[in-house]
Amino acid sequence: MSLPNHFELLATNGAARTGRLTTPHGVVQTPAFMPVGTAGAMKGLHWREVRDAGTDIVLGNTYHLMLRPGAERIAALGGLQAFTGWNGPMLTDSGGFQVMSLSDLRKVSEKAVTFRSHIDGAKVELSPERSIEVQRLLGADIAMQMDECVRLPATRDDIERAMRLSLRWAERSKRAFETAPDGYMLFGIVQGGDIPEMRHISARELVKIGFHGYAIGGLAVGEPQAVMLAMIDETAPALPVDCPRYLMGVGTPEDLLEAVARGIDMFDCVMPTRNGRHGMAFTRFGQINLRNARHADDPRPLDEESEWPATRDYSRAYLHHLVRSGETLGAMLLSEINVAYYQHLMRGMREAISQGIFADFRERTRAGWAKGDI
Ligand SMILES: CNc1nc2c(CCNC[C@]34C[C@H]5C[C@H](C[C@H](C5)C3)C4)c3nc(N)[nH]c(=O)c3cc2[nH]1
Repeated sequence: MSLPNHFELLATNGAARTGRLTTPHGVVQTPAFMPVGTAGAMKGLHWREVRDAGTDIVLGNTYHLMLRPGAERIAALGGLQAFTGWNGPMLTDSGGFQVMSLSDLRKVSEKAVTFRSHIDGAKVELSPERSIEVQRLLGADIAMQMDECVRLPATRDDIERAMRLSLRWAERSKRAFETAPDGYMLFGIVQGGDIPEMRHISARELVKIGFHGYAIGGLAVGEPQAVMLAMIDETAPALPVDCPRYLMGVGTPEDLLEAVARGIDMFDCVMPTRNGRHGMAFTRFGQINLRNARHADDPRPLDEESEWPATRDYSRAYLHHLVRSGETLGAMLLSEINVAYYQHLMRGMREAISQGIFADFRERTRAGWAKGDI
């Protein structure tokens, strides 16, 4: 059965949608990109810049924060918003994905995932109940069910096993979430790998359980983009039209454009900040690697028409120098430049959908990337 809805669809244009998601800490305009705070802070970015770049909602990091400084401690300090100083909406993942990708000493059982902390080696058990408790202690506006995501390629048996385990964990996550105050949301996560039938079963059973929103998980785990897009085509139509859809861990600007075109509303990805730390800039002309020697004497800014000061005011030569010299300012500037570009793209998509010209926006945006960096 469906849960009270905090999502308002404002306009649709083909399969693309724009809407507003109301959370206890504020409103999120969709399609939305959620930058990632790692151990509770945005690497190289102040929250002011994150907000000024057009960010409505950020991701907290359940796995890291529950290990250090601990969920109970953050709750005692007033929750994630008070602890970090980001006073807007926050979404936290359930932690399961990271356990699978970060700690090698882990075991998955019906009850929970157990692993060794990468900080002090202590044995940690993360069950659906504990994951929900941790996310509630952190005070996230949107929590995610505990699930098991398999990397691709994977066997049909493994994909089906993990999908059905995730459905049982979805039930348990929802029961554990029942006591959350009104307005706080829990999203289910569709699994099913690259098998359409498994995707349909997962989506259908999750909707029967009933969540505030639905994530499409199990993608951006090594499959080609075409497979990812095909799985969105299989899954999105099976989800309630009036609930938010969140594609986890995605992606490049092109991924975002193509996924919004297929009905996705929310995204998270480490690329803007992580690639920024490695000298990559995302722009209207595509990606520019500022480590490349060709920028050493280039006095031009990345994009003189950008509304973001750092993209307009710093020369490529200076950014190249900072990156080559390993200056922290280089990582900071490129992280904010990239988050600002992602939010510029999301705002452009929201406006295009509202005006009914998303197809035209998509063509013009792709042409800009194809032109490349002149
Ligand atoms: C990249 N591809 C990808 N990601 C995925 C994630 C993590 C989303 N980001 C959260 C996260 C992960 C890390 C890095 C930051 C902060 C914090 C730790 C939370 C984002 C996923 N998370 C869950 N629970 N389930 C998935 O199927 C899944 C699939 C993904 N495919």
